[in-house]
Amino acid sequence: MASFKITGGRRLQGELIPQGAKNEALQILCAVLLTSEPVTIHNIPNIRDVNQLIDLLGDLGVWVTKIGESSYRFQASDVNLDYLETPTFKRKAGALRGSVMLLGPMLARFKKGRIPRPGGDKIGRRRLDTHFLGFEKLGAQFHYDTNDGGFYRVDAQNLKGAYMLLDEASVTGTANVLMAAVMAEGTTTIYNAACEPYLQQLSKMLNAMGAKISGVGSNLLVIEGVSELHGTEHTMLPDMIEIGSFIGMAAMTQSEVTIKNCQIPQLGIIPDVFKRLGIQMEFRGDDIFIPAQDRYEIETFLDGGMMTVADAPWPGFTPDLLSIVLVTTVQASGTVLIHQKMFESRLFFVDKLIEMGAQIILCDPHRATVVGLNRRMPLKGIRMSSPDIRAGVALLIAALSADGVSIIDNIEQIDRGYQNIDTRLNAIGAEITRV
Ligand SMILES: CC(=O)N[C@H]1[C@@H](OP(=O)(O)OP(=O)(O)OC[C@H]2O[C@@H](n3ccc(=O)[nH]c3=O)[C@H](O)[C@@H]2O)O[C@H](CO)[C@@H](O)[C@@H]1O
Ligand SMILES: C=C(OP(=O)(O)O)C(=O)O
Repeated sequence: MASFKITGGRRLQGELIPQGAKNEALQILCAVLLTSEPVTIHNIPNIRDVNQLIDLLGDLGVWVTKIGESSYRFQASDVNLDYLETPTFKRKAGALRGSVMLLGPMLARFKKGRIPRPGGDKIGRRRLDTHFLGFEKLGAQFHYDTNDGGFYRVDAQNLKGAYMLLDEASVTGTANVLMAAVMAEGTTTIYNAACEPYLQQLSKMLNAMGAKISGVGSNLLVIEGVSELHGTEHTMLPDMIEIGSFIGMAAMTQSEVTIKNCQIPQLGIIPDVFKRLGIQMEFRGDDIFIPAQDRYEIETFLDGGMMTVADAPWPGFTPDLLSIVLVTTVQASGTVLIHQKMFESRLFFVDKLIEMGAQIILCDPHRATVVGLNRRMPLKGIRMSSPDIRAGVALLIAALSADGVSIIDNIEQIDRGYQNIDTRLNAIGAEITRV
């Protein structure tokens, strides 16, 4: 288990270039299985989850060629279906969440999909009903084997288009059902579809491969099935969660940071949420400039009521940034209620922030009230462990702002989604050592 040693209190200054989006990459990489032709993908982040998925594709028989710093060519012309039944597949696919999206493309192209219970953050119950109910609507048979920690099987000789109202707007569930539907016979309508930029990007890529998807960006997708898909070239968006993390980090550490090439129109409500915390930012072309700020004041609602930041499916505020918002408000002026509606175990990391000196009341597993310190005193460095990817970065932000030295253990959680975060932050003045 690796750790970060952080000497806090350093102000950062300089430019940060966001990596390609983790959650988009996981969808896009699975989609390469939908064609036997080459698919070239650019701006692939060099992070643990993505590298594990690329490794898995290679094991499945996909030709993987690295053609540039963050560009790869994939060709799924000789897929080895027997691999799906091996213990190695069960072990490797069970290590990350994104592997679940191999099911849809496998079902569409090879009539069968297999997956162990996927990994990913332990942030509460993470059910897969939406995925399998959707596959069943398309005519697939579903089987769940409870042995060996759980193994899911789906089979379908002939997928047929159908109307479906998803039981919830699941991000990976929508991607999975969409990829299964693109080559189904006839028309599929997916209502209550998730529509995060990840899905918009996936739909754009599938259409470039010859799929016929309309309604992209909305919660109603209509898919005319086609008989086959072709190769294409695709470039990943910058990671909006990393951009949000950098905004929070700049504010907490009183740093002047420019985040380059953010594709600002794709960030939805994210910049506004940080602005309502009192954080100044300037859009300079496609860059976001955050000036060094000693003080930032959380707004109240228009009627004077206390600010609440809550998550919601897109275009609402992404749950993946709530831990970052929470830590950012620790040194703000004012009070905020953080309401994590989607996951029930994502706020428990606040105990570490409280130990560092933050004023937080954990009201229940879903809600925490933060009373900002307004810089009356700095946080103090402690030893802590990273429970999940976003809490891990929230703790890193706290440690960077704190007095003294902090140790964060279990940083594999952070490496899952943030590319060389220590090196990139050290380049602009942080003091982080990997130990
Ligand atoms: C690899 C990947 O892409 N992971 C992301 C994906 O996970 P993932 O696709 O696994 O998450 P889902 O969208 O399925 O659901 C997330 C959670 O929210 C709940 N839920 C979902 C929709 C809804 O309308 N109401 C509701 O309560 C679900 O029950 C679940 O507990 O989306 C999550 C929600 O944005 C993000 O946190 C994850 O980073
Ligand atoms: C929860 C997340 O990831 P995963 O779904 O891969 O666990 C995340 O990216 O914040």
